[in-house]
Amino acid sequence: MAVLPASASATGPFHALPASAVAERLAVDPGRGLSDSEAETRLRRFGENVVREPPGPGPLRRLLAQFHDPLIHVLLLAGVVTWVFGGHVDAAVIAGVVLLNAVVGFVQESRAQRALDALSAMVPVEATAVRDGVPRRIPAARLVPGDVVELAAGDRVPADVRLVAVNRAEIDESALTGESVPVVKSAGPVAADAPVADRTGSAYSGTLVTRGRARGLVTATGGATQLGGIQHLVATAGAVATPLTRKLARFSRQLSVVIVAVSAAAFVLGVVRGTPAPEMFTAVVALAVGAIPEGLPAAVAIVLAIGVVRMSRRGAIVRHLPAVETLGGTTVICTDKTGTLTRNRMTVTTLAAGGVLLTPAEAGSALRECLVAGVLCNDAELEEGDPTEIALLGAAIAAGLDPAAIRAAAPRTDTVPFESETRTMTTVHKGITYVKGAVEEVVARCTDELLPGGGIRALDRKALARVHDTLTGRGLRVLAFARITPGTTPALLGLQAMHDPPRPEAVAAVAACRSAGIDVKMITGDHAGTARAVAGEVGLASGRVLTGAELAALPEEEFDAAVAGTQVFARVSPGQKLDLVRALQRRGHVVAMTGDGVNDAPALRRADIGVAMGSGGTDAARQAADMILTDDDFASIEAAVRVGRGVFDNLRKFIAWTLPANIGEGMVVLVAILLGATLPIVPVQILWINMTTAVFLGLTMAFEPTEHGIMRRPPRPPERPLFTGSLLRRVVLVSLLLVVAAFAAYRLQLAWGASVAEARTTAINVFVGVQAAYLVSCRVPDRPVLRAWPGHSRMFVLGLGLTAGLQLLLTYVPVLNTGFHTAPVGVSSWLWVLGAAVAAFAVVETDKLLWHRLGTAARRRVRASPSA
Ligand SMILES: Nc1ncnc2c1ncn2[C@@H]1O[C@H](COP(=O)(O)OP(=O)(O)OP(=O)(O)O)[C@@H](O)[C@H]1O
Repeated sequence: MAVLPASASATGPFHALPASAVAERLAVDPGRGLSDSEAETRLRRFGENVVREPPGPGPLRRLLAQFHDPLIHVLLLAGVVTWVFGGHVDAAVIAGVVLLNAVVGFVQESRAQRALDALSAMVPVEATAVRDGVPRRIPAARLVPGDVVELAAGDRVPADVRLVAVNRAEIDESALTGESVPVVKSAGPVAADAPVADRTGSAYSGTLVTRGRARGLVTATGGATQLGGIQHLVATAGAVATPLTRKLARFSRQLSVVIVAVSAAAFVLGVVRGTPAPEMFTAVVALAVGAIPEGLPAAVAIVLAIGVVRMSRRGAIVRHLPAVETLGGTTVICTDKTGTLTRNRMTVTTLAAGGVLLTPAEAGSALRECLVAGVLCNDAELEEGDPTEIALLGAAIAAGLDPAAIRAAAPRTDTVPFESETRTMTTVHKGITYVKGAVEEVVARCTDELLPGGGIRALDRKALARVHDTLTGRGLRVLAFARITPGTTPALLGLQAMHDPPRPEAVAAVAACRSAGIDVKMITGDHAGTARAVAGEVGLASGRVLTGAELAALPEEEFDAAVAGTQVFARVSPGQKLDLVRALQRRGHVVAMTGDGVNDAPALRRADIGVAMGSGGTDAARQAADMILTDDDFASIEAAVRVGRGVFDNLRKFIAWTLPANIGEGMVVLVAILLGATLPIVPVQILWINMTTAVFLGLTMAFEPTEHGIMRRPPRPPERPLFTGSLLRRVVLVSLLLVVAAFAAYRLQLAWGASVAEARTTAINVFVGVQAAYLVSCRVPDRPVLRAWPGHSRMFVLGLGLTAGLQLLLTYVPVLNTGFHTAPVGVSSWLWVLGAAVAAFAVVETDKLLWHRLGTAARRRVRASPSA
């Protein structure tokens, strides 16, 4: 036996050697594959078939990155200036607050990142390897040089492979060569100096099989492969830019510019009026820091990351972060039938031939050849393979036949694999060709039909159509079988009809989607009759069924309306799925589309949310999708939409809270400067308020539970802006409330004999109290919160508790008194805080109530006069 080369290098001449020589060099029998023990030995020697990603920046680097922000720089500069002019305590406080902010930001970001990273482990990457003569699904990471792998349409090539047997295989190598036209493969050697794109006898890690099948020998794994190994199927990690985050980042930047300009103007004004420059400098820095919503982009990223984690718990793995926010706005879900609405566990219940229906047991002798064709024209093993084909093996066994003996007696000499376009599969055994597939396709090729118990007659197409209608009307999936023997006319061997029970949870999920105003459409490759019956079982409106042929015949101007008005589509080809997505998008829909096959990739990419199957689908579909369902279940899509809506709600809540709070903070300083009055709250205090409330109050909005009835309201219109008129109104209202409350508390306390430190302490507590009261209101931004109380949230209670605790510390702990110029206060001061908070809450709630009433009245008027 040849000695395995020390390093399995892909750049070696494997592509230039004949397959047999490659097998010899890799010391493997291409028919049997490696033994388990040999594979173990090689695994130890060559390592796992994965590429370790270069480690990201370490904790220290990530902590330092928190300081890499223009605002923090300004703040640090202010600290230095304060220090230089003798304000040592103030400078230390500024430094402390900046540090606290960085640590909290660091911890939150690390948690979110860890959660996202963990997702990639949830979608297993597998490959089919032949070990000890048996094809087996194993983790792709365990492949070793010399392994024999089987590739089929839809698979991602798991390592670099020299092909030894090829059956019409084509591979999309665009990931490697940039060339998007699939390459037709063969098993022959090519010139040693052939570029990668011309090595037709090899397949490379990370490329996608688009057609046919092939068997190959692994020549390089992990880091030694051309592409550098297996890319993760889940690409979420690190990518946190979404349309929304970008919009928000831009908004924050614009707002910052305005605030810096206002601060500069205030600075000049203050200095002209005679305030010392260093004092003024710290004051305007406080203004800027208070007013700029610097936490916004980070908070949004955290809200989205929490959404991703919540979705993963419900069986939906998000590959691209923007999907989280898009999902919430979904208006149409186009779903497969098999596996998504049904269990994809099929059992043949009925066989038919010559107008007679039989059970598999009865068919054992009467329709033997139909059952035999089902075993031979079949790639499944008993436990593994396509559920349709496993069901056919099950039928043969139920009829008393032995699939292994049948296969041994008639070895296969040629195969045309199943494809959704042709809807048939063909195999050749001892000169006899068996075809199985969709009834229309198979019957079109037949002239005769076999009768139960023997005998043959000219095909009675009408009788056959009646039987077919009966079977599909019961929701059964029907396959036809034909035999083509040289010298005789092609004969129909019979039909096998299988039952695939609907998923009970899908029925509830379809109902939930419909009450949420989301249109659910079933798009299937199966027959119209079967599709209609199954649609009825899961609660879809199944009145009209459009078939692929009918779609193709529709005049262009009627296409979009017909698609929008139909719930069930049957005998649809993957190419037509793309047309359906486009038509729905032209009508303004946000479309989620499921797919599992290699040809579904374009439709998945085009859809607003492409959804692939984690257990049943192909790697190609997963690669193109935005979201992967770990359990293939329709109910998981519904759950993901529910979470998506919740995420969007929480973003709105966070923004509705943070903007008015921030701008109010800035306004207090600005108003004092403009009035030439003493500040009711000094800069270090503003810093305290801003940092503690942003972290302990604002961030709790990210953890809000989804509101009751979230799936009973219509989808958010795609064009709805984030910054609505009502948000602007709220900004003005709450900012004014904060300014009035802070000034009133400060001035009245002074008037009643309090010291400046005591008056300021009261003002700070009032300020935080009003922000906390406003946070309660923000739990339901548009409706009176007490009427639509969203229920318990641990984070919310914790946030309020921590904030209250911190304010007590600030008020009563001597070190903090010194650092932040505060002083202990009496009960009357706290009554002020309570009164201000209740008053602010009442004002905001009254405002919401009035606008809610106005809105309801306007909607009623529109409903009363629909022409308006
Ligand atoms: N392995 C197979 N061999 C031969 N014909 C098949 C096979 N699987 C399915 N068919 C035929 O092709 C038709 C279309 O199958 P396809 O897999 O494209 O869609 P489907 O699984 O029925 O529906 P969905 O798109 O909802 O998953 C089936 O109705 C059946 O008649």
